[in-house]
Amino acid sequence: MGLLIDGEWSTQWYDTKSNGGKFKRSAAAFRNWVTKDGSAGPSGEGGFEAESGRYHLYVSLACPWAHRTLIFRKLKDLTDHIDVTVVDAKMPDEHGWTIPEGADPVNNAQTMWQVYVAAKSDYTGRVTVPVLWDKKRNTIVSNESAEIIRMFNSAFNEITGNNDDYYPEALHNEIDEVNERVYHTVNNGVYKSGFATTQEAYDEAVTELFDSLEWLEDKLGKQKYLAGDQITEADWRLFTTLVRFDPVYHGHFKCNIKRIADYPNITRLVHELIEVPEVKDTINMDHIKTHYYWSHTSINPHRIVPKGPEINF
Ligand SMILES: N[C@@H](CCC(=O)N[C@@H](CS)C(=O)NCC(=O)O)C(=O)O
Repeated sequence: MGLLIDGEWSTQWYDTKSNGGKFKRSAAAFRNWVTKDGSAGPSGEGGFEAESGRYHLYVSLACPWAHRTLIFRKLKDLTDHIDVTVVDAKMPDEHGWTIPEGADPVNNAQTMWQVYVAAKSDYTGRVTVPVLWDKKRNTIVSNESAEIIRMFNSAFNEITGNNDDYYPEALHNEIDEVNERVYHTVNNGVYKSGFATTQEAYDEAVTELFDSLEWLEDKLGKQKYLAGDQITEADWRLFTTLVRFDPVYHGHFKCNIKRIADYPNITRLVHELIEVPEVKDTINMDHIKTHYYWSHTSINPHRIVPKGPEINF
């Protein structure tokens, strides 16, 4: 684990000491938006117009945040318009996310930190995936998955002819409300549990996480999807955490009060979403298990990747 300081890679673990043992996720640094006509989005600057072939996505198949963007790329028929670089499953402390030989035709980078430095030579901060890169302006548009999926949801509609809407106006309130709780206590909740370095911080995170899973189980007993009777962004944002839960978070991050398999309604949702065309192809269990168990040596010092559990997606 490490980060960039003034454009130089520095190996260090998350600082939880100054925080009572709690893991605190830092905010993403690049917050521009691709829009239909290049006008500025809700944050950042304008000048990023939707165009076929102009943007490039860097992802890890292990990462739940990057996984969202890969799903939206498929759902919204963007595969012919936005190409992808997939980083190695293993993320060594010495240089963080690693790019396999020949996998980056855009920046020809060997590590993700080189991509960040190519965008901003004195960048200070974490080097995370996903990253949406603009080949025209040679910079990072965004490294915030929640915003990248919103861009994919609508900015390229005229290019693809795909008008499916996973953030429909009429459901904004429901979606925002679910996202807010799911983000803090589930998507990020598993990390807060796993990276906690005091008993209290872990207890608090894991309790909140399972309270939210009970809440979701109850909700999904009354309605088909998280915002009602249609699949929305809220379902996809939860989904990428759910598919990693039993194989990784349950053991590696000590989120083990129950398994997802013990919640029938949540399990029903996972199975339904997996059957959406092309979604199954975005799940790579080998990358998922190898990444977490191998890369987090402060949690799993011998880097042993467990064989199980058997999962029948
Ligand atoms: N806010 C970001 C978070 C992305 C993120 O934290 N990605 C993880 C991988 S799952 C990462 O790259 N971590 C490396 C690090 O923190 O150094 C988003 O949702 O896009």
